[in-house]
Parts: sequence; structure tokens; C-alpha cells
Amino acid sequence: MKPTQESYTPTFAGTFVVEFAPGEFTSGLKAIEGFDAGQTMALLGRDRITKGPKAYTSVQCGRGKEDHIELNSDLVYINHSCEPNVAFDLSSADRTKWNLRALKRIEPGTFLTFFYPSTEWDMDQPFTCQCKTPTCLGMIQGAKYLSRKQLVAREFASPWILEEVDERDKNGKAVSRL
Ligand SMILES: C[S@@+](CC[C@H](N)C(=O)[O-])C[C@H]1O[C@@H](n2cnc3c(N)ncnc32)[C@H](O)[C@@H]1O
Repeated sequence: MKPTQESYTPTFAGTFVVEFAPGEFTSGLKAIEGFDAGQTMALLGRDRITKGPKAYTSVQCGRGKEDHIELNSDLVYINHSCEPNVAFDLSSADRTKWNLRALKRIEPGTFLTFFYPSTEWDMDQPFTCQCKTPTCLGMIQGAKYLSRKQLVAREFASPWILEEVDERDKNGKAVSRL
């Protein structure tokens, strides 16, 4: 579920703002404040997030079929980049600690982006990436289709994703695009 432009009330007023653009899937989330590398930018909120089916709006929190959450906040507008500036860190056993973290210095007015395969194993809605960064991977489908090297190059991936990749590779199903 995404807030729409018509009904828009910022979830994190003064911190983030959705920049709505015409057309489908073209909007994004901008930082209003500046953030330092490594800084926790927002807590996802244990009472705000809900479990839901895998969808283009969900974030995966584990390897189980049911392990997908809806953010129910403006954070759903964070687009993917192959050179991301933030990460969703859902690695704590304590859900109150699940957070959005800056991977690098973020100046006010910067669009936020995370590397979708850092949380998603096999995405519901793959797409051709338009991040236009030098290391763009093209088709984004989830970590299942990437090598360990491609994942760790983006600085953060959920620990269970890296374990799953190691398991896949141990079983001889290594991705050839190294
Ligand atoms: C949760 S939405 C993110 C917000 C979305 N831009 C919107 O306006 O609703 C995820 C969808 O945004 C689009 N998207 C996000 N990052 C993208 C990228 N780097 N290149 C192309 N499409 C992207 C894809 O359609 C993806 O399924």
C-alpha cells in the first residue's frame, strides 16, 4: 500500500518528503535533513509495519514464505539504485530496532535509494533499472540472480540473503556473471 498524492500526509514530516511525479512508479523519496554515513535515519516502527504477501511494495525480512512486511509509510517510495545511499537493516531479532540507515553522507534534498536485492531474494515485480550509475546491473530481479561479489559490492545485504547465496553456491548453482 502506498500513500497517494491526493491523500498525502508525510509520515516523517520535516525529515523526508515524497516527490510525486506523473506516471506510474516514477515518484521518489527525498531527504529534507542531512544525514551522516552510518546514521540511523528512521525506525520502521514495530506498530506501523504489517505482514503481507510479497508485492512490489513489500520488504523481505527473512527466508520464509510469510517473511514480507509492508512499511505503511513514505519509506515505500524509496527507489532502487545499483549505487545506493541507504539500506533497510532488518537484521536484529528485535523488530523495534529495524531501521533505515545512511550508507554515505546524504545532503538535504537528495533522493534516497536502496539496493533492492539487499532485502529481496526473488522479486515480485522485476524491472529494468534506470539508476544510470556506472555499475548499473540492468535487470533487477532479486539476490537469487546475483553473485556474492555483486551483493557485497553494495556494502549492505541482509545476513540471511548472504547465507542463502552461500548455500546456493555450495550446491553448485553459482551465478556465472561474476
Ligand atoms: C515500491 S516502488 C518505489 C516507488 C515508485 N517509484 C513509485 O512511484 O511508486 C517500487 C517500484 O518503483 C520502480 N523503480 C524503483 N526503482 C527503480 C529503478 N532504479 N529503475 C526503474 N524503476 C524503478 C519499479 O517499478 C519498482 O517496482
